[in-house]
Amino acid sequence: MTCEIRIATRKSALALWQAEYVKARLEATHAGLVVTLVPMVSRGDKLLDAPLAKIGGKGLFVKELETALLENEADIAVHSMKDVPMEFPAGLGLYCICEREDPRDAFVSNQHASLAALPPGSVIGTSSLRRQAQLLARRPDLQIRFLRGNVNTRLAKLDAGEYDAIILAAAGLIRLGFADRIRSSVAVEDSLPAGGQGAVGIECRSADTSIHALLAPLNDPRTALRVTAERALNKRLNGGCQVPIACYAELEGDQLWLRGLVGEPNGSLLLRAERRAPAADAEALGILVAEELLAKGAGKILESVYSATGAGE
Ligand SMILES: NCc1[nH]cc(CCC(=O)O)c1CC(=O)O
Repeated sequence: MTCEIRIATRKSALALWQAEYVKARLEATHAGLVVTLVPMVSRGDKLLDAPLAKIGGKGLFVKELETALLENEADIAVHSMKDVPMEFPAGLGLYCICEREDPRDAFVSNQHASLAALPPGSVIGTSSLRRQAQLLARRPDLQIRFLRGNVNTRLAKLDAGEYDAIILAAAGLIRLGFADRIRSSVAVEDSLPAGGQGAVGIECRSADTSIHALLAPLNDPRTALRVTAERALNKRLNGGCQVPIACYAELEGDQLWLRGLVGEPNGSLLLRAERRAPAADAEALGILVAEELLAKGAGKILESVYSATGAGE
């Protein structure tokens, strides 16, 4: 019987919150289980000011944690699902997806109440091409300015007056106790979220069946179905969080409703597709919606983005 679980985690406030959350849930669920945190610095964290694509692209934050799992320095890694690459190294896999927090993007500003209330020419902070494309499609007058760093850093940059407003995932703000900084939640119709946004997932060694059993009670099957459809779409489009791809699945009874979007980063074109299917067909649904986007010309947009230097959420 496994009586200790070591969690590999980044040291950012959000990563630590997520690791502590999983630790607390595991210890509350399994009497006698001891869960410890193994904090580590990822290359992405060391190079927070450089554009992500220049320092190794997607998965940068995840790789160090995976190495710790493969070298048996830790047993599980807790991830924000929107940052998790579509493929796992041999011997590792995703064994649990926890209940989703608010999946929406949040509008944060010290002067303005909402996107609609922003004066023409306002400066918005985001480094996500997904957010940028959707913002500029609605408000071509806005100026988008590069903004990276962890949640606390981004809020500090806003407060220093570098931006009129910034867009962040609501989930990160809520988890870190900054819900009161959200001036308005952006409807998914106005900013379709990134695949997996707001969901926390747990990766571990595929052979560790006793750990899989301990994680099972933390899995939220409804969130897992939604995120499975979203990830299948991203995978078919070869997407990560550095590309202007959005997707969002909702459950309507036992039906999944998946909406997908690929946009020109300058907002001049947003391609959309959506479809419903039985929840059991989550993966096939993601592929279908992705292929509809490709049929509408998404490939051309994505190719030109991949060949340029990247940004990231
Ligand atoms: N890429 C950074 C990242 N990864 C997960 C979150 C927020 C929480 C979540 O989506 O689970 C954020 C910050 C943001 O986009 O504002």
